[in-house]
Amino acid sequence: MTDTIFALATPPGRGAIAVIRLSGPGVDQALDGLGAGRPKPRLASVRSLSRAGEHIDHALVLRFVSPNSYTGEDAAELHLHGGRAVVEAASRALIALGLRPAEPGEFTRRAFQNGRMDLAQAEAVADLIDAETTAQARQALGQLDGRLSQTYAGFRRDLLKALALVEAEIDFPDEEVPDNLARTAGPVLDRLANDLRRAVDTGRRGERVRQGYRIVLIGETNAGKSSLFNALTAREAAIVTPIAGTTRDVLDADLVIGGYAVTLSDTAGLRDSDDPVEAEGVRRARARAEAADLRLWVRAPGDPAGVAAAYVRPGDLIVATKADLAEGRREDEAAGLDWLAVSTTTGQGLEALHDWLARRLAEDLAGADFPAVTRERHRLRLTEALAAVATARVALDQAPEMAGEDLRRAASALSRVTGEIGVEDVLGEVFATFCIGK
Ligand SMILES: Nc1nc2c(c(=O)[nH]1)N(C=O)[C@@H](CNc1ccc(C(=O)N[C@@H](CCC(=O)O)C(=O)O)cc1)CN2
Ligand SMILES: Nc1nc2c(ncn2[C@@H]2O[C@H](COP(=O)(O)OP(=O)(O)OP(=O)(O)O)[C@@H](O)[C@H]2O)c(=O)[nH]1
Ligand SMILES: [Mg+2]
Repeated sequence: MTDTIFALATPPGRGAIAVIRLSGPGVDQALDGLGAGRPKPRLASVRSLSRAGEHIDHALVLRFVSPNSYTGEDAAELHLHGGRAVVEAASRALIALGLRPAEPGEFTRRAFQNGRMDLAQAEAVADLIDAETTAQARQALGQLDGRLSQTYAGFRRDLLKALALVEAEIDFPDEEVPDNLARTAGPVLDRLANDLRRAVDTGRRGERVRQGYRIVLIGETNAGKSSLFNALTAREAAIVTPIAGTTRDVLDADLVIGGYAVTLSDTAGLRDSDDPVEAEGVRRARARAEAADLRLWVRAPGDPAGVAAAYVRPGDLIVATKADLAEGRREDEAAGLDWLAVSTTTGQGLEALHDWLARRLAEDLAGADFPAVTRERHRLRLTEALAAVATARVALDQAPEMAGEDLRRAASALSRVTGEIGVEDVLGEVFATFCIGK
C-alpha cells in the first residue's frame, strides 16, 4: 500500500499564499477529515478547513482524481493563507489524519514511477526549478517537453532495427551472412554511431549551461586580476594592493553574462615562491586554469610573456590591463590570441570585454539544432553505448554472432538514461537534489 504524502510546495515563511500538496490513495479521506468534502475535480473550490473542532483556514482546495494528476495518484492542493501558524496547523492535522511528510522529490518520483514522465524529464523538473538564467530555463523546458527523451528514443529505435537484422541473419545462417549483414545493418550502425558521437559532443555544452561556464583570470602578480575581478562582478570582493602576491586563495563569483551562467575565478599571480602559502595558491591557480572553459590572460604593461603563456590555449583572450598607463600601446601578438585593452581605473574597455565574453558564450553554448545532453550521467551512458556500437560494427564483418550481444549492451546503456531499466541505482542520485514538495 502506498503512503499518502504531503508537503509545503511554496517557500517556507510568511507569504500571501502557501500551497500544501497531497498525493496518494488517502487523499479523499484526508479532505473529509479536514471538513473539505469532495470538491469537483480540477475546479478551484473555497472550503473552510478544520480539525477536531479547531478552525484552520478558509482555503482554496483543488482536487485531482487518479490518474489525472501530476503524480498520477489521487492528489489535492490546499491553497492557504501564507502564514507560519496556518501551515503549521494544517500540517499537524494532516499528520493526525495519517499522512506522512514527503521526501525531497517524492511527488516527481511518483510521477515517474506511474509513467507520467521518464527520468530525463524528471531531471528537467529539478533543473527548471533551479534555473536562474534564461538559457538554463530554455534548456530545462526543452528537456521537460521530451525533446531529449525523443532523441534517445530515436537512438534506441535504430539500435533495435540493427539488432533485428542481426538476429534474423543468425537464425537463418548461410555462407553469405557476413556480407549481407554488413550491407543491411552496417549503414544503420554507421548513422547511429554518428548521432551518438554528436550527442556526446553536446554534453559539455549542456552541462556548462546548467552548471555555469568557467572563466579563470590568470597572469603575473600585480597584473590587475583582482581589480578586473571586482570590476566584472561589480563588488569589492577581492583584496587589491600594490603588493605583488596579494591573492592566494581562488575566489569564485557567479555571474550572468548574455543570459548564460558563468563562474568567474580570481587566482594567485603565477610565480615561483618559497612561501608555502603562496606556492599552494599558485598550484591551485594552475589547476583552475587547466579545468576552465576559457582563460583570460591578464597582462599589465611590461609583463613578460612569462608563465601564463604555458596555460593559455587557442581561443583564449589576452586582457591588456592598466591601459590608462600605456596609451596607444601595441600589444604583442603573443600566442596569436585575441586581445583587448582595459583599465579598471578609467573603465575603458570594460564594455568591450563584456561584449566579447557574451559573444564567446553564445558561440560555445547556443545550438538549437540538437537538444543538449545536460548531465554527466547521460554523457557517460551515451559514451558506453557509442563504444558498444563501434564494437558491433567491427563484429558485423568478422563475427556477426557477437554483434547481437554488443547491440544489446548499447540498448541497455541507453535505457538507463531514460530510466526504463536499471532504475534503482540512479533513483536516489536523481531525486536527492530535489526540493521538498516537488
Ligand atoms: N498549482 C499548481 N501549479 C503548478 C503545478 C502544480 O502541480 N500545481 N505544476 C506541477 O509541477 C506545474 C504544472 N504542471 C502540471 C502537470 C500536470 C498536471 C496534471 O494534473 N495533469 C493531469 C491532467 C491533465 C489535464 O487534465 O489537462 C494529467 O496529465 O493527467 C498538473 C500540473 C506548474 N504549476
Ligand atoms: N593605473 C592602474 N592601476 C591598476 C589598474 N588595475 C590594477 N591596478 C593597480 O595594480 C595593483 C595590483 O592590482 P591587483 O588587482 O591587486 O593585481 P593582481 O593581479 O590581483 O595581483 P596579485 O593578486 O598579487 O597577483 C594595484 O595597486 C591596483 O590598484 C588599472 O587599470 N590602472
Ligand atoms: Mg589579486
